[in-house]
Amino acid sequence: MPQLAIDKDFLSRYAKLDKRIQKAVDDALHKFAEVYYAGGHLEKVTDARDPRVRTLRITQGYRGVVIAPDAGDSFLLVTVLPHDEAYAYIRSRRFSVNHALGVLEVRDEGALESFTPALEELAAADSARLFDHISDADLIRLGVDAESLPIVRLLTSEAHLEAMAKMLPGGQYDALVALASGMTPEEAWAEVAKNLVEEVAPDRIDPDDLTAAIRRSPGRAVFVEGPEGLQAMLEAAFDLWRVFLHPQQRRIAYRPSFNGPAMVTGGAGTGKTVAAVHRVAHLASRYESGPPQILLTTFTKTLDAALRSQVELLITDPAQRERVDVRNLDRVAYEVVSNERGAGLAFPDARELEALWEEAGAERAYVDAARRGRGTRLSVDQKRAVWRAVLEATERMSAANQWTFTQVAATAAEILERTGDRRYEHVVVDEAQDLHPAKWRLIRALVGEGPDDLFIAGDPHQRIYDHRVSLASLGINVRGRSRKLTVSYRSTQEILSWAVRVLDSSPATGLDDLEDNLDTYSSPLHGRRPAVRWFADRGAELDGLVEQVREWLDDGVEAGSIGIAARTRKIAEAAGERLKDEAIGCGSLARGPGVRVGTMHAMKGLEFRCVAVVGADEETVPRQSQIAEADEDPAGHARDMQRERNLLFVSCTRARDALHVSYSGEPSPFLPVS
Ligand SMILES: Nc1ncnc2c1ncn2[C@@H]1O[C@H](COP(=O)(O)OP(=O)(O)OP(=O)(O)O)[C@@H](O)[C@H]1O
Repeated sequence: MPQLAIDKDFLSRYAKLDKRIQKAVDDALHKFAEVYYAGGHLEKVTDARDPRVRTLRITQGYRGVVIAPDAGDSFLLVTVLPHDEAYAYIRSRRFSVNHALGVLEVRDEGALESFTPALEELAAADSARLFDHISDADLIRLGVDAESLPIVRLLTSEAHLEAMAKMLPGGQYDALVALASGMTPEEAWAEVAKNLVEEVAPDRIDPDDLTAAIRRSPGRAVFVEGPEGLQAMLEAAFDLWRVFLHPQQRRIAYRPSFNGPAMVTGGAGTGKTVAAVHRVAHLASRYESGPPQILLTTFTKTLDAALRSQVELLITDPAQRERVDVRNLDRVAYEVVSNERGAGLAFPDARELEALWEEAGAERAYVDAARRGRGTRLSVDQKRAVWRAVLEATERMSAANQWTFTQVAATAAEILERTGDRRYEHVVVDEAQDLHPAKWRLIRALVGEGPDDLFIAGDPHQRIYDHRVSLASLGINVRGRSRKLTVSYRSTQEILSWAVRVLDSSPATGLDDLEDNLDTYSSPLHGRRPAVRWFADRGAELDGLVEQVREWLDDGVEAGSIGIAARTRKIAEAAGERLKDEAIGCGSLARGPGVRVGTMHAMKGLEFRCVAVVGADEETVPRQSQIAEADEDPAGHARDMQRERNLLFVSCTRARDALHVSYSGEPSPFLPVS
């Protein structure tokens, strides 16, 4: 049965075509799909570098590029280009199967040929070569093939290797970059093995079997299932995450089963949420009917709205979508508790809570105790006073049916444990690093222990609240079932490298109690380095912000793709007011309308093309009132400082293309000094 596969490059180019050409592509593809087994609509190109390449006529001025292998019956739609570019592409590119990884690769042979004389000249002038210390055998073991080897041997600098990023076959280039960065061949192998769709390399690789190679390359090409599959794929062109998963993501999301709780970690933007949503789709595909078996949950209402729309995009079958509940944990907890009580619950606002706290005498007891520093021990008397006051306050709240969300979560967990009411077969949790222990107890109580009970996504480097949880202490054991993603799909390497320096160099402790660092975290995307700008005072800084936002808008960036964050609500509000004064419409970070403005805390989980962080000055970042005194409580101080660093890191890593960081007066000590 003939099969049609689509390359990521094809879909991303399709998404950028104007509507008229897109329509022509749709028609040509549907026609082709009806008859492609006969190869009828494909045209052979006489001077094609790769004899398996054909063109598909879209319009007078556009061509699709297709590989139609002699053996086998798979077709791959590689790209779609204006006529002349398509022919130039075909005259220059050759496709092959990586002999170590078995993945599909393309090399720009024409460009490599033009580049070689310059490399030869440079090599002649320099006796040392970049890979002198690596044997041919090791290079070959890492996938470098006979055609690439002579060119690789000419390289004298990393810069020349980088210049060949788009010419060399992808898997081979990754291996060379790993070696050039100082890794041993074994370490480099571990790095390139991340591109394997199975945990180990295939035993037998047939260099002519493109079908097998396509199947091993889910991040770049995917087979279409039937005419509806083709339609769905074209519709997904604006959300490539629906179709092309990095092999690391696919391995985690579509592993048939985990024998217990599993976890996915990874730096900001590495696609943890995407992996979690695909895991939900995989789990949903197991059920045909019945009440929802899967809960996809997270931290806040705004984030769960984003998750819901991702689930709607990914799971197109309504029956399967019904197997999934997307709700934040506060809502789940509220339903459990209010159901049992047969009545709604009241949540006092901050002012009411403060009054209650004061009436209970807790204020006094807490202030007395707090003077001693948060990490030092309380005297027995102080402990008693605090305890009495807390009891008093909670009793008053309970008498008035008043709750905090943490109390609701704890009570919901108790109810579910008592009644043995396991509501779901599977719970998938996103942004897990910041959940309070009471919420973890609730999660554990929502689902019985067993295979695929929990799937947890989180990044300890993005912990911005004080809830440091050890999953093992809550009876959730992810040992041996934790996987890490390392490739950023969001930010450019320039933004990542800068943002990682905001973090302390010491590793973070993961939910699995193991140390986590960002050593192998990188991005294939490139762009401008972040701009860090000084201003004499806040007024001038906000003028600078207006100028920057105007520049982005003038460059065609949509207002809703610009996010502005500040450490305090006051500075965020001042920024919003200033923009409004200049007739630049703005609204909240999560909902808009217009340019999105808010606090760093509200940036969690969001994403923007351009981000401006304002008020990154010594007085504000870290926020002094949130930091324990170093001499009174050194451990608390270090923890608070780390949390504040994480907060700045989270804000900066929301940016896809551009990052602008500004301060007035003295800079925040967290800003990297370049
Ligand atoms: N396989 C993929 N193909 C294309 N885009 C992807 C892929 N995986 C993730 N992305 C995109 O990368 C961005 C970041 O993904 P995602 O939100 O899943 O990352 P994350 O690890 O959860 O990030 P954070 O921890 O910062 O919240 C999103 O725009 C997402 O659509």
